Amino acid sequence: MQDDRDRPLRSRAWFDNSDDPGMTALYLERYLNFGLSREELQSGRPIIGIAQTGSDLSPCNRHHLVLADRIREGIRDAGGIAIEFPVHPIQETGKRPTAGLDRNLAYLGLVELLYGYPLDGVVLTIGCDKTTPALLMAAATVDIPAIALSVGPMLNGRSGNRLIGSGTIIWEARQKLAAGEIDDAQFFDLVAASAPSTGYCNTMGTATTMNSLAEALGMQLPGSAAIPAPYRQRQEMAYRTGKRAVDLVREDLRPSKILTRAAFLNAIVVNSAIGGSTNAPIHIAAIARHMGVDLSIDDWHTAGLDVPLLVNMQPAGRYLGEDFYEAGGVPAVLGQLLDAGLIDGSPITVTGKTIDTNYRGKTTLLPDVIRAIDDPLMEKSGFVVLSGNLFDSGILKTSVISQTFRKRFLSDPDDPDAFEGRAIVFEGPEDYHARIDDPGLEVTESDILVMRWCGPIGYPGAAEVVNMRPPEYLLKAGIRELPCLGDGRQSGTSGSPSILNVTPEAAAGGNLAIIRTYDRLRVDLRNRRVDLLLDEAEIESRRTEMRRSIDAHVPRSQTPWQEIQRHSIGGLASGAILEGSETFQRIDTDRGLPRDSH
Ligand SMILES: CC(C)(O)[C@@H](O)C(=O)O
Repeated sequence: MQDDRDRPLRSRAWFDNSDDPGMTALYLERYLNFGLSREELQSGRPIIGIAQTGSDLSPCNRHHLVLADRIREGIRDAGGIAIEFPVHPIQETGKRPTAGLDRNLAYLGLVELLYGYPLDGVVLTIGCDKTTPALLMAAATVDIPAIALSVGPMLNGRSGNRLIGSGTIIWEARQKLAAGEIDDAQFFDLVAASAPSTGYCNTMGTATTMNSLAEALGMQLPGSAAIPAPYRQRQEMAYRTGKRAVDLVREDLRPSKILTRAAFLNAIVVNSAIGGSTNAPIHIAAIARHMGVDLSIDDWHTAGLDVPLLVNMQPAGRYLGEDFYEAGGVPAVLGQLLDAGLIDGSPITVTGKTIDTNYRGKTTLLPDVIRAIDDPLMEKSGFVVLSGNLFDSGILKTSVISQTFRKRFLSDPDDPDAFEGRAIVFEGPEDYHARIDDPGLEVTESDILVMRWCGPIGYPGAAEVVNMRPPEYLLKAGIRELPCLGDGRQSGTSGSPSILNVTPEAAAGGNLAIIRTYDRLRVDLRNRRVDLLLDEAEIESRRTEMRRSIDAHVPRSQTPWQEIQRHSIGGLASGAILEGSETFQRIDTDRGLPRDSH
C-alpha cells in the first residue's frame, strides 16, 4: 500500500489552517483544556477517533471501555493521537420497545460526529447486534478510513457438563417451563448460567454473526471476530487494531475500497457457512446501501443458499464461542471457502492485503466445531428467499430446520418441499402471550403461527418477536416446534423454523394485514412461494377494510424518534434504512468539508 505521509490530513482544516489562524486557535483551545498540547495537535499526526459503544447501558459492549486503553496505546505507538467519544448505546436485550429503533439513530449520530469533527480515521468498537451495522453504515456514509474491533463473545455458559448458550437457552427453557418440565427458579438459573462473563452472546446469534461478517467484509483484522471478550488475545487485538488505524489513514484506505459488491457477496456466503442470523440480510443490505453498492435480497438466495454449513454452533449446532475461537474462528471458515472456490479472494481488507493473502491455507483446528468443507453439518444451509400473494419477500433460515420438523412438514413424497397449514394469527406479542395456551384456539400440530404489526413501522422498529412456541398442550404431547411467519424479526439465537422479515409489513399495507385465523397457507420452498389460499376477489375485498385494521392495531408513537423514523424508514428487505433523499445514504465526496462553526 502506498504510504502517503505528505497528503494533508483532514484534521488540519481544524487544527492547522494557516489561512485562518483565528479559527485554528478556536478549534485548538478546547482540545488543549484536558491536556493535549498544541505541539501534538499540529504535529501532522493522524487524529484517530475511538467510537465508543461500551457503557453500563450496553453490557454486551461494556468491555470496550477497558479495551479502549489498549486501542489508545496502539494508536500512540503508531504515531497517532486518540480521541475517544461515545456512540448512542444499543443493547438488544435491554431496550424497549426494541433496539431495532436505535440502529438508525446511532448511525445518524455517528455520521454527524465523523463528518463534523477533526477526525482522520476511526476505530469502530463493534459488538452487540446492531452496534456493528450502525458503525459500519456510518463509516460507509462518510467514507472515512475505519477499522472495526469486536468486543468478543462471553465465555461459554455451562450447567454441569452441558453447554448453555445465551438466547438459545431462553427459547428452550420457555418451552420446558410451558411443558411443566422446569419451574421459575430453574428457568432463571439456566438463563443466568448462559451469561458467565463480559461480552456478547456466546451463540451464533446476531452479534457473533455480524462480527464474523465484519471480518469477512474485510473491516477487521484477521482473526479478530471470534476472540472471547475476557481473553488476553482480545487486549492484544485491541492494541494491533489501534496501530493499524493510523496506517489506514496514511494509506488513505477508505471503506469504499473495501466494501465492494464482491465483499458483500463473500459475506453472504460466510453467513450460510456459519449458520448466521436472520438479522444479517437486513444489516448487510443497510451497509451496502450506505456504501452505494447494489445488493438485493435475491442475492442471499443465489449466492448463499447452496453453501455448506461448517460451524457447529448453537442454535444450528452444539458448540459456543470459546469453541469457535479455539477451532480457528472466521479464518478457518474463510480459508476453507477460498479453497473450495466459494468466495472471491480479491477484495482488499483493512490490512491493505486481499482476502486471499490474509486467509489462504487457514483451516479448522477442531473439526467437530468447524467442520471440514467435505464433511459439513449440512450440504445447503443458506436462506430461502420467498415471495407470493402475501408478501414480496420473506426469508427462511434452512440451517435450523430440524429432521423432526422435516418429517412432520416436508415429507409428502409427491411434493417434498411444500406444505399447507392453517394460519393462527396473532396481533403482536401481547396477543400471542395472552392466547397461545388457550385451548379454545384449537391449534393443531400442522398449523402455522403468524404474527403481524411487528415491522419497522408497525411495532415500531421491527422487534425480535416472531419467535413463537407451540401451545403447552402440544408441547406436552411432544410437538416442540411449529412454523412461524411474521413481519418482525427473530432472535438470531432462535432455532425455530420461521419465515421472517416479511416485506411489505402489515402496517405498510402488505397482505399480511388481511389474513385471518384458520385461512390456509401454502409454503413451497422449491418454487420459493408462500401463498394465502384465497381467490383474488376475496383478497381484493378484504383489502378494502385494511385501513381500519391498521388503525386498530398499530400503536401511536411514544417518543419523537419513533415518529420521525416511522415517516422515512424503508422495509426490512432493503435494509430498513432512512429513505427519501440520496443524502440519507451517502455524503458525496464533492460536498467537501463542513463549513467553519464560528
Ligand atoms: C439474543 C438476542 C438478544 O436476541 C440477539 O442478540 C440475537 O441474537 O438476535
